Amino acid sequence: MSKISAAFADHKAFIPFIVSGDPTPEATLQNIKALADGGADIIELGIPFSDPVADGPVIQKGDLRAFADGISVAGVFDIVAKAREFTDIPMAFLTYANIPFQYGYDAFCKRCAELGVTGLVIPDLPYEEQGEIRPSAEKYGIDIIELITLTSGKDRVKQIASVAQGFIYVVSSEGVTGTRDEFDSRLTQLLSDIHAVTDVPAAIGFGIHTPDQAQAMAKIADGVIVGSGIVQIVGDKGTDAPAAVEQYVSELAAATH
Ligand SMILES: O=P(O)(O)OC[C@@H](O)[C@@H](O)c1c[nH]c2ccccc12
Repeated sequence: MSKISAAFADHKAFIPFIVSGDPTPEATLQNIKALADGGADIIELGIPFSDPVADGPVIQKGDLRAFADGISVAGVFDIVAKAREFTDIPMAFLTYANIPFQYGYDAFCKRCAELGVTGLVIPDLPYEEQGEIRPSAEKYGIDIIELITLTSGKDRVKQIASVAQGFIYVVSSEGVTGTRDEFDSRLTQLLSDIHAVTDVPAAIGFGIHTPDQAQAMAKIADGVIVGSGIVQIVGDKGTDAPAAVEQYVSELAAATH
């Protein structure tokens, strides 16, 4: 079993997302520590990208803060290397396809493996187009995390589930990332369709930002992903963010577990 899948073994997994380098590498290190101490099971780290098509305004602003401080892909790897001095928590990158493509798939996956970043979520690389990266991912033991949405349809769910690794990222809502107050009632059926065809855990993300929502999602899924709610705190509190992030995440993690 992969390290990412193993994080779902004992209980529902809580998976927070932050943007690497937002607003500085040092702040990200402190926020990674806050996420781990707050009870995260897997940390999803965003690699800032100039054209993040799936991201809403809150995360886009996080990317811009990181770019303003001069973040680069090498800088992101550096942050993780430093984080590995204090935590062995499972990690995955959220990256747009151009980043590993430019870096070179093999070199990128190799570096990820060296740093214990054993999962990749690549929202603009549907599984039909993963042929080029998969051999490198496999070689270095990196899970390619597939996304399933409400519009996927049963056949596609089956197809995607058959190649899924690590966990399946169930996108709760149409549109871009960002907090939401209502969720589609078809999610329960989608999760049971997924559970009917695979043992790979399925985690829900997009829109979730309160403990009550996390608890409700954890009833139907194997894990809960929260991004914008955390990135908003990082944006609002600056250098005071770590304590607030840890407090927020501990409430979400407790509700999920
Ligand atoms: O921000 P939200 O609504 O809590 O959604 C999770 C999300 O931030 C994180 O998983 C993510 C950030 N950027 C993405 C792009 C595509 C898919 C997922 C993501």
